[in-house]
Amino acid sequence: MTAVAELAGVTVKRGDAVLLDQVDLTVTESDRWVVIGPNGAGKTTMLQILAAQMYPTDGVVGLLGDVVGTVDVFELRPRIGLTSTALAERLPRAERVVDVVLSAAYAVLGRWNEEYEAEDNERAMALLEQLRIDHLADRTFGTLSEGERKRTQIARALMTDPELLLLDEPAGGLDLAGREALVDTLSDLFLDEYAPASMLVTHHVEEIPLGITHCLLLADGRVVAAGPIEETLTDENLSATFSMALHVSNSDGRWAARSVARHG
Ligand SMILES: Nc1ncnc2c1ncn2[C@@H]1O[C@H](COP(=O)(O)OP(=O)(O)OP(=O)(O)O)[C@@H](O)[C@H]1O
Repeated sequence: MTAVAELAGVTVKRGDAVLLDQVDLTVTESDRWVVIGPNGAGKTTMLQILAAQMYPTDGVVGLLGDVVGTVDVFELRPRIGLTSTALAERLPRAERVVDVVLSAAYAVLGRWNEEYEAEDNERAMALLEQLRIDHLADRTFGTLSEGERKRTQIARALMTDPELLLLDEPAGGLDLAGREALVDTLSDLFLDEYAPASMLVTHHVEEIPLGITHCLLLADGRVVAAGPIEETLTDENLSATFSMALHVSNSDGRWAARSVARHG
């Protein structure tokens, strides 16, 4: 198995704050990771490192066969798909949905103001269909619901055919039906053997799609546990991560968690 990403002793400090503390991690081609941890645990920081958007204070970051710091990050970044609320806020609200997806290819190829290739258009439309929003192709991004925006962003992240897909809280802010619909779509993606190596960040085990193979639990910038999800997502590990006695369960591949204090 080829390592798509490798972190060794990765530490990120800002002033006195330690955002990530000696994180070790190997992501291989067929892995689909979920990263779970409380607010401020360092999840977004870790994604920024894996997206080559941030450099570690200490440690080594290997991405797609290169060591970050020894290669041109502008060549590396287009090979990594990233979605986050911060990035969504930078997308032009007046742009058509299909163009939001298409412009990912633009940015990579530097074809500003040129005609889109027909095949790019076809790919963008196929991705909108895969994300089940092809009926919204001509709407402007600003008119979309939160769930539709999340789907547009994921289609955009997939547009460049990335080797690593990073999704920061893709179900954040969605209502129950919206969350379930997105988890369903992401399950299709993660169960597809041709999908890229992926990492999804969430606060909630209920948001873990089918097809996720590995779990990393993060608290205070440190890895509490990491490995195959069935072995890692346990009562003991989840309780240690959130500093609360929790019971975790799995039914038909979907996860749930609750406090044991009141319910035993
Ligand atoms: N420039 C900075 N200086 C000091 N502390 C910072 C800086 N940037 C981030 N932090 C802190 O680092 C910690 C980790 O932040 P990060 O956004 O990675 O956490 P997170 O797990 O994604 O949190 P959330 O679930 O709330 O989104 C937080 O406590 C945050 O306040």
